[in-house]
Amino acid sequence: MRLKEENAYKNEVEKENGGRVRLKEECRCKGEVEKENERVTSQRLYSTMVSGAYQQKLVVGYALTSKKVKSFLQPKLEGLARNKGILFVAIDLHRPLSDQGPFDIVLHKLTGKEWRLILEDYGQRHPEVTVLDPPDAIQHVYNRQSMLQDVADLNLSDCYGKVGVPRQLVIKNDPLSIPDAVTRAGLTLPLVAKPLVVDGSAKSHELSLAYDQLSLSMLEPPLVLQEFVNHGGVLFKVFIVGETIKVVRRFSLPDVSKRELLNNAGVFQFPRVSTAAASADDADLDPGIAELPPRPLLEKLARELRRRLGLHLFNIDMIREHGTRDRFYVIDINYFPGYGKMPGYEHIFTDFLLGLVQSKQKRCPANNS
Ligand SMILES: Nc1ncnc2c1ncn2[C@@H]1O[C@H](COP(=O)(O)OP(=O)(O)OP(=O)(O)O)[C@@H](O)[C@H]1O
Ligand SMILES: O=P(O)(O)O[C@H]1[C@H](OP(=O)(O)O)[C@@H](OP(=O)(O)O)[C@@H](O)[C@@H](O)[C@@H]1OP(=O)(O)O
Ligand SMILES: [Mg+2]
Ligand SMILES: [Mg+2]
Repeated sequence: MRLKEENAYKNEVEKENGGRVRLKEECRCKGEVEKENERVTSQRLYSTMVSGAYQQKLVVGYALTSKKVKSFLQPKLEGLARNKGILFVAIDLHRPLSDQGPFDIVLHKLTGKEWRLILEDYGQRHPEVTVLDPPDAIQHVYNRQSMLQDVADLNLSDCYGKVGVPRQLVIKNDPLSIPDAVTRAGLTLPLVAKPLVVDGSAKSHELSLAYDQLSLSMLEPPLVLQEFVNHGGVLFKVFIVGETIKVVRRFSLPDVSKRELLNNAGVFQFPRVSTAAASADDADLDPGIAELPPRPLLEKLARELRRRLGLHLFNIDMIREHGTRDRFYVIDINYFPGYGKMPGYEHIFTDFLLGLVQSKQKRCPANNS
């Protein structure tokens, strides 16, 4: 923000805050109806002041970890947003959500039951605010079993390619039961072992590759055991922001040959791939491996998943089975992924936010005051 604008903004916020304190004090001695009127007037005043000065179109309250703020709220996003009349405001977790704002949109990625309950309650009290995304829909993709269920149900097999999920097995407790369970399920080695629940912790991203069945009893349930699919070491990260899809290539785990499988035993933890992996977009790769999945296939997949999952902000990690042209597997779905690494994300994201509010206004013109 330029200095002049910054000062003007500070003055307005101070005026507004002063007004609110006075309002609060006055409210103590007035009737309930009057109190409510004061509150609405104060909210209108806030919107008018901010919108008058900056042609503000919408206020986005955000509740994100500091890591996410750093990777997502980059100056290029905040700058462009400001020019388009979008203001990002940090939500204060120590104060009631309803006392903050008013917000048009609440953008969030925090874990924990307490936060979920706060958001659910807020969503019910403030149906006029768009909460991105609904807590129960997010919860569904925080479990590695349920996250892939919708892809399996979709059964996409005739749309310029086939999309499935690797065969997998959930182990809830007893590690000693794993070798037998794997035999009964008929899973083929090697297997990728993934913690069942993704909770934003580093531990929930500690994955291992198991070469033999017996060593599987060394693993720590609850987990998902997933067949490893050779894919030539390249992964497609399909970013979804509302109706927009953007695909990037990332380096991934290399193929495991039959010989390697025969000559190895044990369970090997591998480093977190998504944060370590470099972009493979500019690498000189075998086109059979690096060719992007067909656009109509991605469009159908994204459209269906958006609807079934009830999410606007997510990504799909997809691999192509090595040696095939059109056999794809979805191996991971992430809520609100690292958009900061998506080329042009600042344009995509700001357009998305504006579009959301416009479509809401079209649906409910009464709220346009
Ligand atoms: N079934 C599989 N077959 C082959 N490679 C796999 C499979 N599952 C995972 N991988 C490899 O392991 C990496 C990490 O797996 P996954 O994406 O499931 O973990 P994650 O911790 O959820 O990652 P993220 O940081 O993207 O959330 C993948 O990017 C891919 O390289
Ligand atoms: O750290 P980044 O911003 O890049 O985002 C990563 C994000 O971490 P954050 O949301 O805590 O920041 C991860 O979320 P959790 O599974 O741990 O919830 C997961 O979505 C990764 O796939 C993202 O990396 P990407 O694969 O998109 O590059
Ligand atoms: Mg992943
Ligand atoms: Mg993931």
